[in-house]
Amino acid sequence: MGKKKLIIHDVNKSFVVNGQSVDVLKDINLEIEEGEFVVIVGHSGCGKSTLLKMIAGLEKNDTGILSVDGKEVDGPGMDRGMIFQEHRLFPWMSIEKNVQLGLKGLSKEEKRKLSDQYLELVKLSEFKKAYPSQLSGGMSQRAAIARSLVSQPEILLLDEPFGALDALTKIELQEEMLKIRERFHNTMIMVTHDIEEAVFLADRIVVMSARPGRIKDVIKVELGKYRDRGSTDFTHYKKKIFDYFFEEKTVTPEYNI
Ligand SMILES: Nc1ncnc2c1ncn2[C@@H]1O[C@H](COP(=O)(O)OP(=O)(O)OP(=O)(O)O)[C@@H](O)[C@H]1O
Repeated sequence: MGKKKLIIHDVNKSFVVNGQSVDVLKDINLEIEEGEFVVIVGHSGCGKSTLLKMIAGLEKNDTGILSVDGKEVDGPGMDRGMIFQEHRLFPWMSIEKNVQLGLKGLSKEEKRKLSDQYLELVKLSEFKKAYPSQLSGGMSQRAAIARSLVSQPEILLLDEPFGALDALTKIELQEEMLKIRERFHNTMIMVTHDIEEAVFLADRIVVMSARPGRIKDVIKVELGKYRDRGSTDFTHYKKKIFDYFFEEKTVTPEYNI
C-alpha cells in the first residue's frame, strides 16, 4: 500500500436550486494513493465535476472530510492543478505567457526556462510565441496541460480534458498523459465520458450512480502498464463498466464504448 494522498470521508453535497435543496453527491467515501490514476465515470449530472471541484477547493462539501496529505481542503492550492474540457487559455496572451501565469515569485529568466521546459514536454516549443487562436484544439489542450504542470502540482484534476478532441488526437494525448505521469509521479484524478479512455488510463475506475451521485463500484484495472485496446481483457473491462449503465437505464448517448 502506498501513501494516502487524498481522503474523502462521508462527503455530501447539495445545491439550492429555485429555493429548494437538491442532493448532488451522497455518502462519498474514497481514498486515493500517491501516484495513483483514478478515473471517475457516471451519467451526466451525477456530480463528477462537483467532486473534482471540491478536491480543487473550488466548491465546499456540506458534510464529511476531504483532505490532501492529512490536511483538510480549504480552498485552491498550488499542490492541485486542474485541466478542463475547454483549454481556458487567455486569448490575448502568447502560449508562453499563458504557461507562465501560474508561476509566482520567480525571475523572468526562471519563468522562461520553466515554460520552455514544459512546452517542450508537450511538443509546443515552436509555438511558444503563437496565440491560442492560432492553435488547433489538440495543441491548445497541450498548452493547457503545460500550464497546469509548470507549477508542479502533486495532484492533477482532469475534467473531461479530451472530450472535445478528435479520436486520433485524443489517443495521442492519452498516451502522453501516461508518459507525464511516469515522469512526474503525479496523482491523477480524471472525469470522462469515454469508457475506453477510462480503461486505458486508470489504475482504478470509480463508477457513480445517477443523481444523487453515489459511488456504485470501484474497479481495479489489472491490465499492466502498456494496454492493448483490442485485447480480450481490455474489452472485458469495457463491458463491465458499460453494463453498469444498462443496469440503471437504457443506454445513454453520452457514453462512448
Ligand atoms: N453552482 C451550482 N449551483 C446549482 N446547481 C449546480 C451547481 N453546480 C452544479 N450543479 C448541479 O449539480 C448537478 C451535478 O453537476 P456536475 O456538473 O457536477 O455533474 P457531472 O456529473 O459532472 O455532469 P456532466 O457529466 O454532464 O458534466 C447538476 O444537476 C448541476 O445542475
